[in-house]
Amino acid sequence: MYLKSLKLINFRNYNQLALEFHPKINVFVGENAQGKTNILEAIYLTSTAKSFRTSKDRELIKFDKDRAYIKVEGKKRYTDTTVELKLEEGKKKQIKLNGMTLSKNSELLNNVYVVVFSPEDLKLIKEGPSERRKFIDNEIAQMKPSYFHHLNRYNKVLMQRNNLIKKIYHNKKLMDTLDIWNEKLIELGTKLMMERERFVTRINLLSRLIHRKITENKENLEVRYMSSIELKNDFKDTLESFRKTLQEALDVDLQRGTTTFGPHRDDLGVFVNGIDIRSFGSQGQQRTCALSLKLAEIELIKGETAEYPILLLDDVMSELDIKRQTFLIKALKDVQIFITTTEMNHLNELNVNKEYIFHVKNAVVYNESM
Ligand SMILES: Nc1ncnc2c1ncn2[C@@H]1O[C@H](COP(=O)(O)OP(=O)(O)OP(=O)(O)O)[C@@H](O)[C@H]1O
Repeated sequence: MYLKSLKLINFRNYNQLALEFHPKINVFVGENAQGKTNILEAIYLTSTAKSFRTSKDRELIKFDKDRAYIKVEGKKRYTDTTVELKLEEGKKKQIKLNGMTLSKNSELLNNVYVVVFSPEDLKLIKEGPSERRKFIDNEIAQMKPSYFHHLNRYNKVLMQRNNLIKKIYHNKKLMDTLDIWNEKLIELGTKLMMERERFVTRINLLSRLIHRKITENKENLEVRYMSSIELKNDFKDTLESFRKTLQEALDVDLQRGTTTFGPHRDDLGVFVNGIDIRSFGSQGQQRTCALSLKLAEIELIKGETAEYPILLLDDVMSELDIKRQTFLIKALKDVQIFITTTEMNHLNELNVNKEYIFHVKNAVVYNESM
């Protein structure tokens, strides 16, 4: 899919903005703190109803105003999509999809597909496991909104269980109520683990092919789902395996006052030619693996939805060497890309249509023909 246009009113540092986009490459160029990322953030909001920078809607509304508006018009293979968001101080977001008001924000998911790639993502491999879990969770949720719902419920149940085991330590009588929380945790947790396993198996196949191409067949990438629970072939057996692990870990959990096993402790193992790249990879290798994973994610969304997602490259091009930049753009020839950058020099090779190089200066956006 691709976006045809964007309209903003009182969003971040913009009073009013109306832009038409190229179906391929669009570049926002300008100095720091001018409003480039704000545009990507607005686009991202029309995909997930969330910002990738803040959970506070107030921050999205222009400082001196009390409401903001975002609208995008997108084109899919067979249909057009219009998404509108109204943000108002102290109120719930109001979202319209093709003119119809949505009752829940989650109904917006699965309409505008967006993948963001920023310098933070290049650190995906070397950061701690929580970053990699976030990567897995966000990708699955975008394709399968019910996953997001299960994840939220799991986290709530986990919190309740952790509170309870802290209390049990001082008051053994409360032990009787633990089973209720265990069962909820096991059921929701097993759903998450099975989805994650399915996702990682597929991302492994795709990223391996991409990685071989980027490294000219020198590196064999393997990503593996590293679960703290022994996974079995079906739901019932995995559920049983989780239950057994929880029972065996009960004493440790009580001592530590926390739940030591479960999907909240999972990780994504990343291996190159059999070596664990999280600990032993060079920075360059880790970045290339992150790039392969992101590109695999795009292919996966295409496979699941029959639409290519839109790619937001936030300040990432200057972080890649020319070989990887060229690979990225060639591999994404069917994807609409929005690039933010502080200077055009390193993008010269891309031959971007001048009309779609948008200069951003203090929330004013112009191109050479404007
Ligand atoms: N709610 C808001 N109201 C008004 N201005 C805001 C608001 N939120 C952020 N800004 C302003 O937006 C600007 C930052 O914009 P943005 O994050 O898009 O920068 P950028 O052009 O991407 O810069 P960089 O290259 O540093 O990433 C800052 O000047 C900031 O003060």
